[in-house]
Amino acid sequence: MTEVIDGNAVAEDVRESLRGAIETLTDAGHQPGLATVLMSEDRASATYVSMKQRDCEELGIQSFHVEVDVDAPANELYDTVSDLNANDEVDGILVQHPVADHVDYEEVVRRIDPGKDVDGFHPENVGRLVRGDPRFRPCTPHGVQKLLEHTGVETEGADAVVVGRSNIVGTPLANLLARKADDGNATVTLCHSRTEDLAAKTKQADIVVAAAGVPELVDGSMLSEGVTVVDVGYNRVDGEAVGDVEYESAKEVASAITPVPGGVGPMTRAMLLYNTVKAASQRSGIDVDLP
Ligand SMILES: NC(=O)C1=CN([C@@H]2O[C@H](COP(=O)(O)OP(=O)(O)OC[C@H]3O[C@@H](n4cnc5c(N)ncnc54)[C@H](OP(=O)(O)O)[C@@H]3O)[C@@H](O)[C@H]2O)C=CC1
Ligand SMILES: Nc1nc(=O)c2c([nH]1)NC[C@@H]1CN(c3ccc(C(=O)N[C@@H](CCC(=O)O)C(=O)O)cc3)C=[N+]21
Repeated sequence: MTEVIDGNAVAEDVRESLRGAIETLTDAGHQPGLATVLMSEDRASATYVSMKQRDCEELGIQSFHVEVDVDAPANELYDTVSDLNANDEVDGILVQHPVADHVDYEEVVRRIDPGKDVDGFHPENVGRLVRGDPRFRPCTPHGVQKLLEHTGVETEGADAVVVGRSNIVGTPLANLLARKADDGNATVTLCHSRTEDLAAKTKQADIVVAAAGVPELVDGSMLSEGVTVVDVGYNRVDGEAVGDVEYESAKEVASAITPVPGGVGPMTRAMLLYNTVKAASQRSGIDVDLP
């Protein structure tokens, strides 16, 4: 039987396990705070951001939200980031990607205080991760790791194929899976749009993670019996959420698979809360137990 990995349930576990730490920090006078920044007219982005705010509210994390007009000059977004960097109540800053076309997202990320960079996108934090001393693991890759751990999928010695090499998902995930660590030690192949024969790569994998943004790119014929399939893709097709994996055919061969929705998405949000609590602990110097 194929196990359908329940991302909502694992995310709920993560949230519950953060409650104690949030209480400790709050009682000590440092309630964790997360700021979200939106500079986009995209409806989906607005929805994600409001879900993140709701998550905070539910757990007793203070949330701040700033909207920057899409037509505003880049400086307005930079100033917003500076203000949030200086705001002592703000432990974490997330600037929702993408931002307006005329703004360089990389420059925005460089301006975020690395100690508040709960996305884990700042070059200093990327460097630390690659050097084997992560401060904030990027939320989606971290969520994927948690799902694998929860499902009892051993990464050590496994052949893992990551499809997609973005800075947000594929590249950091490949790094984490390849790290010399209990939740790493995989042999990782990082595939992208110039990969010659994607099916040949995915066929030899024990773990396939699809993060290409191409609806149903990976199907059952490209997989081997017993593979674990993690679908990061979140694409709107005729108003429906569709992953990067053709779920029905992949499920036929997989031993475990994540659905869309209800797989990686909720984990991304849960790990954002985790990073926010971690930031609050680091900034306040108050030690807490983190899952
Ligand atoms: N559930 C969640 O929490 C999240 C979901 N997502 C979703 O994950 C998906 C990926 O997002 P993101 O990483 O930001 O996407 P990007 O568009 O930034 O990157 C896509 C990557 O996939 C590669 N790619 C594109 N087409 C193919 C192909 N035909 N074969 C192999 N590789 C290909 C690209 O290659 P190249 O580098 O050569 O261009 C690129 O490396 C999207 O559907 C997004 O919505 C993203 C973040 C969080
Ligand atoms: N700076 C930045 N950080 C991000 O982490 C970031 C970003 N920008 N830009 C966009 C992507 C996308 N992303 C998702 C988060 C949650 C769900 C999610 O919760 N999905 C639910 C359902 C959502 C729904 O109901 O529509 C699910 O899959 O079950 C999806 C996608 C974070 N991203």
